[in-house]
Amino acid sequence: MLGLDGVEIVLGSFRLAADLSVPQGARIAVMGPSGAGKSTLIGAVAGFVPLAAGAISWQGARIDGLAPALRPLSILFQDNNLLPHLSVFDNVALGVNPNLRLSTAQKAAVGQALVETGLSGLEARKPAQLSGGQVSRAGLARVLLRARPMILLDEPFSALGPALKRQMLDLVARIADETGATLLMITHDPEDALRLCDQTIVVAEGRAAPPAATGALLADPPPALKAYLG
Ligand SMILES: Nc1ncnc2c1ncn2[C@@H]1O[C@H](COP(=O)(O)OP(=O)(O)OP(=O)(O)O)[C@@H](O)[C@H]1O
Repeated sequence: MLGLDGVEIVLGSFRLAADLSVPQGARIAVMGPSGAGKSTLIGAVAGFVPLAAGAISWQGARIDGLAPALRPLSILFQDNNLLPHLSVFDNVALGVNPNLRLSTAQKAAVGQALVETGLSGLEARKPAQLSGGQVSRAGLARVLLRARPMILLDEPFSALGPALKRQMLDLVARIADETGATLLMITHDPEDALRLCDQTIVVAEGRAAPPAATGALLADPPPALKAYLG
């Protein structure tokens, strides 16, 4: 279980409070108006945003004092998931060993992650030589390989077309199933939330609400979400 206990975040004049828990293995959408604090919330869990108060724990152990790289999670952003000077193989291999000195077994595991994400044959390419969908796949191959207990997605597929985005979300669902990971996914698209996430955290008016059933929430949204969904 991921726990956010009495969490308060203060960034200049912006404040966000969160007091909630997420069961292990759950798939949770994070929705709310632009600027409400969705990325801030995910950033706090990942360790990029400091807490002004409260605690974040995973399976009962506090993680809010840990450096981002030591937290039990992988995160994908909209941009900059891949290092431009490294090949696809090496970018994915970073997931298993940051110094890129890989054993034979580790190289085989990278190869397998590339096969599973449909990137075989593209190992030697640099990110600039990939399509948007292939860049997303490479990011997901690394997430798959790292097999961390939590996967955080900060709209990594929002620049993709609808069909490709759906493919990527299906791949995310498969990876979450395969690794048993808990998923937290920021999305602006109610269909994506319904498709992938049983539960949704609404971030609005300075607060991240505890997860609630996505279907019921979208059928009868609270005022802040209603105004945002239109
Ligand atoms: N380092 C910072 N210093 C001061 N304010 C910040 C900082 N980072 C973010 N903010 C503010 O915090 C608020 C929340 O930003 P955040 O990016 O979390 O929103 P969001 O819900 O993810 O928005 P969007 O849907 O537009 O991406 C915004 O008002 C933003 O301007």
